[in-house]
Amino acid sequence: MHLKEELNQGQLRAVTYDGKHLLVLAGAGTGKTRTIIARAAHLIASGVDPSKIQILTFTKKAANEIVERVKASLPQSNSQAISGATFHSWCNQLILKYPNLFGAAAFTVIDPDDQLGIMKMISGTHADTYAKLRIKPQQLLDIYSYARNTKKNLTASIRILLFKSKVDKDTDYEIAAMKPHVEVLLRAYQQKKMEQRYLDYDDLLLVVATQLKTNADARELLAQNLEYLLVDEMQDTNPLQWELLSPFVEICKLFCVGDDAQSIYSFRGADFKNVHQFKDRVPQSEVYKLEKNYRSTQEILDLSNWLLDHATIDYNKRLEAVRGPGEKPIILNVSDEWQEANWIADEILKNYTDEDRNFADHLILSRSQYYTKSLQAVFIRRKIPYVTYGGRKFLQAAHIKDLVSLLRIVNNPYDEIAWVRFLTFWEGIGEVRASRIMAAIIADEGKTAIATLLAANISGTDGQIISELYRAVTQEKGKVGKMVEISYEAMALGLAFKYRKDWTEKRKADFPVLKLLAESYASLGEFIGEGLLDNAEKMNGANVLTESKLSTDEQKDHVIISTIHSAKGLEADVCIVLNVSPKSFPSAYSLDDIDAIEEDRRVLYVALTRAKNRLIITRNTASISAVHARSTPTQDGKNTDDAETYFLTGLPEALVAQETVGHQFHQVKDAPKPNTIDLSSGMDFN
Ligand SMILES: Nc1ncnc2c1ncn2[C@@H]1O[C@H](COP(=O)(O)OP(=O)(O)OP(=O)(O)O)[C@@H](O)[C@H]1O
Repeated sequence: MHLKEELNQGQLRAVTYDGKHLLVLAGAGTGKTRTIIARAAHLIASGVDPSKIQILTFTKKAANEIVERVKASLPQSNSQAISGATFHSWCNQLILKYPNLFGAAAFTVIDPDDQLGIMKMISGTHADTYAKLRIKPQQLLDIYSYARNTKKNLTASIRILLFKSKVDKDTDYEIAAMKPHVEVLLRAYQQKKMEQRYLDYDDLLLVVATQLKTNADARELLAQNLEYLLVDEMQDTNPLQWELLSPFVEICKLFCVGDDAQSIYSFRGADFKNVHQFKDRVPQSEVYKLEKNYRSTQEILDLSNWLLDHATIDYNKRLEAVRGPGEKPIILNVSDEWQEANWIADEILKNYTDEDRNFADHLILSRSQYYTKSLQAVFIRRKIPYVTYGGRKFLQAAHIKDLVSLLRIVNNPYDEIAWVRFLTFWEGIGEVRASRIMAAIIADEGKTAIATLLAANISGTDGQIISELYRAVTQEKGKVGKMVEISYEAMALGLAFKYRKDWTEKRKADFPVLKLLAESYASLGEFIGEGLLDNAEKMNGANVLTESKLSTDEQKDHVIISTIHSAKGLEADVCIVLNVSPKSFPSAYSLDDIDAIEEDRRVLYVALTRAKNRLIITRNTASISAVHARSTPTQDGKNTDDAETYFLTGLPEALVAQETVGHQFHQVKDAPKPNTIDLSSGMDFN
């Protein structure tokens, strides 16, 4: 097996381990993925039946990738039988495979949308109880799922999810008052699931875990069909997943890999102590470490090590680069998102043309996709092909599509998809009515002005508004930014209502960006065509929407814009981590919670360690100046200095190179006391 020749001693020792259970606890880029792949390949090459090996990962993508790489490394055709899955899909498969054993033969699996539907129904049938709570059905489901995944009781789960873990008399009182009502609704939800024979996603794990825990025959049966369980990202397993894994300690051999410093899912109940306590919990087990990093240059690791050294948790890690030295990481100080976006676009285009790098050599990481909308707008404009991981592409968001549907019909009155979307946006127009209106307009074959037809075919004031809007937008043909502005003004109320859940926090701010993007196009056709809004639906939602001309020639070369949470396991030559500014690292929401601060630190650690050769960290100069200028008193009167919690405070200058875009970044030094001003100066009344 040639894979083995590509392993270092530590990796090889893990891959060929012949004891019972093993945890490989290792830092970023030390070859954990490579090790798990090689372990599977080694087992198959040593004669283990591939169908008796199960790989468990956190995403389907990771499962497919690992399985494909195992298959590719083996000549044997029997490696095809090896299986990789997420915890949920694996449990689903087990339930289907052993319908009697798990007692769920006639059950149907329901997804989160169905769950919400049921919970809404229950809120309706228990209206009196529900009215006593001021929480949404989704929050009830979140509490239910959190409690089951973390094995915390209902009171604790309510406290954590609804009261930010606060412990004081008032909070205790409020929780005690609401808990009985929450309990009634959750019990009703459980009963409904039983009556209707539904399994929600968490049930899949629980059904399997409970049966295996309590039933020795069940364990015996499974043991006949499973020899090895290989678990990736062990640090992100939560107590429920641990409960599922526990019976397998007896059933088969566990081979787990993980990195406690990359545990970033505690909001889903992940508990990286699962890896810290592995040896105590699993008899006949060993823990091996891997310390050599193959991904990054030493400068990138020095910065990552420095970050971890300042944690309150001892990760006992010091990454050492096998590859030796390289470039210093760059901190890029910018004044706003547009400046940041344009600098990044310049950098990528320079690397593409002058340095022979591909677009795909660039990975851009952000805490949220929401933050990247200006960047996406600049990429579209400057024809840099990209894909997004974790979160939607900016122009694919439903609220943007609603508005753009009007521009599409102005551009092409025969665009049926756009017609239906635009017409059904208005209250009281359903799909049937929309089709009728559209048919009337198309049948007219352009003889009558569309605005007139809209007024004639839609009754009441809505007809007038829609017709007027259409007329106003059409009159601005050629001024695309203005068209967006007019559409937004007319549709804002409807949009705010339709997306009331997260309108102010999330969606509203996208429209000024859309307008700016639109302003940079000379014609509507170009905007629609190049923003590639056309045909998006027809292509099965494939990524045609924002991929500009450079990527349409069948090429797969594109920049990846990813949330950090979706970037686990990824690596890239050039890695750009966005907005590592105060109040973002750590997040303003984490400041009063030490665990949350440490989780944010690990999030940044994951981001930094994705880079192979060039690491660029951007940050906002205004927020840095603000931090230096003041100390913020917290509500309880304590004086927390933002500068103290900000992760990059105290960073030794030698570890990075600094660059500033636009005006110079310097700390503003104001006079110690306010001076008086004279508003009568400069005026001569003669
Ligand atoms: N023995 C080795 N020789 C050469 N390259 C290696 C070796 N082991 C790993 N690598 C390379 O190092 C990089 C990181 O490996 P891998 O992705 O397996 O690490 P990881 O521990 O899973 O990383 P992370 O947890 O940070 O995602 C990859 O490019 C991989 O090909």
